[in-house]
Formats: sequence, structure tokens, C-alpha cells
Amino acid sequence: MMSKIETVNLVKKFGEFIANDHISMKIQEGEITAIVGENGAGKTTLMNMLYGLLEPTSGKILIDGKEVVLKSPVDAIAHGIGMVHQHFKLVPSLTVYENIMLGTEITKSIKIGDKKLKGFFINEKKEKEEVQKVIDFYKFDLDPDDVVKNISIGAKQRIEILKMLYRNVDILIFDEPTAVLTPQEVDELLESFRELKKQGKTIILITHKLREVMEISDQVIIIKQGKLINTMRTKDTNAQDIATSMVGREVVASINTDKDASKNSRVIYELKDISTESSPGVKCLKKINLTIKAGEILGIAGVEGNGQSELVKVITGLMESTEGAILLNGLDITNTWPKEIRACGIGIIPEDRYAQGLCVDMSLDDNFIAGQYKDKDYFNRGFLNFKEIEKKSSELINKYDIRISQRKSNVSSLSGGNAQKIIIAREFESNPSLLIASQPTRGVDIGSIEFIHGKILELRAKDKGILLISSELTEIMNLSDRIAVMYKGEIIGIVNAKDTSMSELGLLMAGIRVNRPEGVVEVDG
Ligand SMILES: Nc1ncnc2c1ncn2[C@@H]1O[C@H](COP(=O)(O)OP(=O)(O)OP(=O)(O)O)[C@@H](O)[C@H]1O
Repeated sequence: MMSKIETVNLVKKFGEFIANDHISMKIQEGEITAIVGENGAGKTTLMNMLYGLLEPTSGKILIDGKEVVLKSPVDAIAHGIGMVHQHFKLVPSLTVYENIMLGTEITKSIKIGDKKLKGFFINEKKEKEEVQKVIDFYKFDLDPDDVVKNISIGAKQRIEILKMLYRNVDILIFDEPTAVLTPQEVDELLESFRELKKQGKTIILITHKLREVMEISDQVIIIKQGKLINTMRTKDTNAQDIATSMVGREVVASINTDKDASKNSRVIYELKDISTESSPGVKCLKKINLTIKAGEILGIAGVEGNGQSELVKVITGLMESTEGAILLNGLDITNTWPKEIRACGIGIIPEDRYAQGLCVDMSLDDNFIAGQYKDKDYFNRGFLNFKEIEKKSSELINKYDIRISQRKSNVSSLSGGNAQKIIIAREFESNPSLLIASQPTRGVDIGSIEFIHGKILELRAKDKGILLISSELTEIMNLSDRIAVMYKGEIIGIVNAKDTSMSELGLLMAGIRVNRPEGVVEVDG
């Protein structure tokens, strides 16, 4: 059977580094193919060649059996290939339909006197009708008139998909589409995939989530160190085998086996009645009370958008609290600058790695010492000790298994998961007494998740405190001693991890307080 899309010995080199090494793959029409592999394996590079963003060093791309040369995304779209990136490229101040139409506007002619002016004015009515037609056809939950800055992440992603569908693509590439979605949005996206498949679309999906691979794909392709090492029918395999093949060894989930909220009574960190406003008069955090004890992992669960990001901003000094106090070992650090917060021994893994955790146009060395460059090891009598910085940087690259193409690279040339590992390395190496870890494993491969979870448990064993904010419920369940659930800017309940269940957390996340024996749900409004 002729493939819808095929690559033959596709190679991509960056300098001497081979990111894709003679990749030959076949993707059938109307199927969903999952591409999996470790961070830095070369998945995004391969997709970027299919979407005309990177030019292959050698090899061929065939669509419907014919060789194509894709010099830009415009070329790719003309050949029916569309890509939905993880970081959306939408204009926030425009409406849904305006964003979809951007670049393909429908114009109308108007008459001024007896002159007819063509092509100057946008036919908004027609544009809206056209967009509504595509929305209806693919059964997407979107309103053409909504302004993009006011809608959810899931809705933004649907616009990106519709932009491609409107341009009549029949192959859709998704690069880690579920990494930024809530569990409910993930289910909705998978439902959309089923609908698109029914309409005969071909889908290529890069993901680290093996549950999704098993649930939705027809075929799995495993890439390792730039090479295609395995192509399998999904029905003939399972998540464990895929993981083992990908990583080259068995992967075991790290679990906090001694979850015990009462083990240690020394409180090291405390939030007392913390409130803040997103705009004047609009409260987004309402009287948050939390404590973290030495040797404790406190997990924060909740559907994204219920105040978790604002909470992290307030405790890391990026947003001011309007009320309440934050105490570290009894010392008041409310509304302190981020630099001072770090100086108190608080490590921070921010939610948005590129906006808050890294300088992408700077070297790895610079990023490793960011915020710590005045440490005595790196800074002496007004000068940076480059030799020492390079030595430390090489040590961390090895210890944290950061896969890079060149030692002197800037962070911008790193794969997403490897960029995340720079932050992980920097923050763990600073040996914090309290670690604030927000979505620490987002975009990270399963082998590295195991490693990062192990590091978090090591910190706990050293009697440090950890605040873990994650939209991955299993991550929260596996690691936390206690779990606080956020709902509409409040803590709706705090439960001991060893006595709770996914279903109880699910109810709390939906804002439903659960009746439980006295003392288990500590906070009850
Ligand atoms: N523009 C570039 N210049 C130099 N090296 C690059 C460039 N883009 C990617 N690389 C390197 O190519 C390799 C593959 O990167 P790629 O982004 O394709 O990995 P990936 O499999 O998508 O990883 P992840 O799961 O972390 O997203 C990495 O080692 C990366 O550092």
C-alpha cells in the first residue's frame, strides 16, 4: 500500500552533530502515528523537516509516493502538511475567526461614487461564516467572536488546529500537544483526533505520554539518538515495552513509600492568609494557609487556572500579595525580591521554563550559574572564574544526562526536555532548604522523570521541604506526603496522601468538598 507520507534516509546535521540519522519511515493515510523517544532524540527536528522549517541535509520526503521539496511552511501547507506547535502563534487581541483567517483574508469591494475599490476591506461576515462552517464540520467547541486573550489554552490549541484545517491540510503534525492541557482538555483533544481520523486525516503525534500513545495511536515509531530504532503496530505492544525500548532499560516509577504527614513537626515554611489580586478588586488568591515541614513534600493539585500560577508568582517574588504573610523558618519574607528569596535558600523550578527559568540566547554555562554567579567558586575579586564555571557545567551535563549537540551551544539549540534539565540541575545543585517545583517534569522523557522524582525524594530524605505544583495527578499522588487542592483561588482541602484516592482528589478539584472523618481534611472553608 502506498504511504501518505514517507521519508527515505532522511538526515539532518547541525555542524558535525547528526540530529537525524538516515530516518526511513512510512505513515499510512487516515492513521495516527505516535513518535516517541528520549529528550534530544531528534523528534522535533524530524517534524520540522516535514513542515519545511528545516532543510534536510540529505534524503527524501515523499507525499502520496511523489518526492517533495519543502522549503518553508507555506510549501508544506501547499502539499497538505500542517503543524500545531506547543507554543501557540496567535494574536491575543484578535478574535478566533480573525486569527484563523490571518494571511488568507476574504475581502469585499466597495463603491465610492462610481469607482469600485477592490481588496481593501475585509468581508467580516463572510469570514465568520466560513470559520463557523469549519467549526461545525469538525465539531469543535469554539465561538468565532471570542477574543483570543480571554480563552482557555485548550481553545487556543483548537484555533491552531482549525487554522490548518481551513487551509485544507490532510496531514496534521502535533508536537507534544497535551503537555500544556488539563486532563479534561486532553480527553477533548483525543476526541478531536478521533473525529479528524474519521474524516480521513493523517495525524503524526510527538508525545512523552505513553497512556495517550496506547489510547489513540495505530502505529508507534521510536527514535533514539537520531536513529529510527523501532516501528510497531500499537495493538501489538504495551507501554512498558515501549518505555524499555526507548530508554534501553526498564523504567520504574519513583514513589514516596513512606508518605507520612506527621513524621516531622518542624515547620519550615508557612503561608498565612495570603491573598492577591489579578487586577484591582479582582481576587485570584483568597486567604491561602499552608505549612511545609522539614522532610515533607506538599503537593498542590487543581485544574490549571485555579490560582496555582499566581500562588507560585507570589511565593517566588514575581507578584505582590495584598494581604497575609510568608514565613521561612519564622523569618518574614513576604513580598521580598526574587534575588533575596533565592538568597534565603529557596530553589525555584518555574512553570514556564523559557519565560522565567532560562535565558535562551545565552550559553549553557551562563544558565547554569544564573542567580549564583557571585558564589565564591565562580566569582573572585570582581572577576568570573570561567575555568571553574566550565568545569561545573561539564560536570552537570554528565550528572543530569543533558543531551546537547555542541558543548558551547546556547540554550535555544537545546531540545525542550534538555532545556528543562538545565533548570533542574541548577536548582538541585544549589542544595535548597526549600524547593518550589512547578510542573518540574513538563516535556521531560520518562527516564528523566524517574531521575527528577528520585532527586525530589533525595531532598526530602535530607529533611528539606518541597512544594510540588503539578497538573499531573499521578506525580502528585506518587510523591506527596500531603496534598492541598486549589479551587477558584482557594485551598478547598488538604488531605494526607496515603489516605486519599484519585476520585477524592477529582471531586475536590471540581470544587466538591468531601465529608470525611474529622482531622483528615484539614481545611474546610
Ligand atoms: N538549531 C540547532 N542547532 C544545533 N543543535 C540543534 C538545533 N536544533 C536541535 N538541535 C539538537 O538536535 C538534537 C535533537 O533535538 P530535538 O529538538 O529534535 O529533540 P526531541 O527529540 O524533540 O527532544 P524533546 O523530547 O526534548 O523535545 C538535540 O541534541 C538538540 O540539541
